[in-house]
Amino acid sequence: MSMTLSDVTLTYPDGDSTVTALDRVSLAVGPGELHAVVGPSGSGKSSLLAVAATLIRPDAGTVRIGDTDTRGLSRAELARLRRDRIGIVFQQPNLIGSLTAVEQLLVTDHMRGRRPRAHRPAAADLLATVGLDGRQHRRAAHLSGGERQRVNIARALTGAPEVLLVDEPTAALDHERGRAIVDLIAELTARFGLATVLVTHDTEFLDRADAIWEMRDGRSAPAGVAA
Ligand SMILES: Nc1ncnc2c1ncn2[C@@H]1O[C@H](COP(=O)(O)OP(=O)(O)OP(=O)(O)O)[C@@H](O)[C@H]1O
Repeated sequence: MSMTLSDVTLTYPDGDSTVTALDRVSLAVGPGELHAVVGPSGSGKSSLLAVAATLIRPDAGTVRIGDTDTRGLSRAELARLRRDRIGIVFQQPNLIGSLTAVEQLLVTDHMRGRRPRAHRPAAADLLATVGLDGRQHRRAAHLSGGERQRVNIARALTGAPEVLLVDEPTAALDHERGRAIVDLIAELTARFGLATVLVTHDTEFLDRADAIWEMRDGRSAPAGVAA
């Protein structure tokens, strides 16, 4: 499945005027593709992710998840779409230290009111897929930063989403662990046919991206395709 942003504009109120965070941004991410979004602080990267995640409605333009145009959807329909079709990896894993890796995933499923579905990988298998085989029953407090980020990624995949949105996953990691996390995201994108958008400051990992977009003052421009 795919994700498409077409001519998306987003403004925030700012005193008596407004700030244009996204200025006619267009982005089309196909299944199995990893698109990286780079750009200086304040250029609109987080806003782009929030709009793609359907957490914020844009002032203009369309956000499509697969064939679904999200413009006409109610808040309840958007919440369902997010739960069932979009995985979000926030910068900070925000795990509960006293719960094991498997329990983190089960709690997420429970809180989202998901019923077991046959096609959904079991929590333990998903954790093995992200490289945590043998660590599934370790408490989050006893996992390293890189391992916690892997749990974070597995948690985003529990609903078998079509779209994966990732915000600065390497920010708190050293070079080697950061590289391993970006490699993992690229592998998962290909393996599950995800349409993935990765916001990153770390331009050194961009070789894993199928396309690179540079944000500047709310505008997006193709910055090339990685070799
Ligand atoms: N809630 C808000 N209210 C008002 N202005 C906002 C709000 N959120 C973001 N902005 C403004 O919108 C613009 C884009 O911000 P955004 O957070 O999307 O950029 P960013 O590229 O993600 O920055 P960073 O790399 O620092 O996280 C900036 O000018 C910012 O000040």
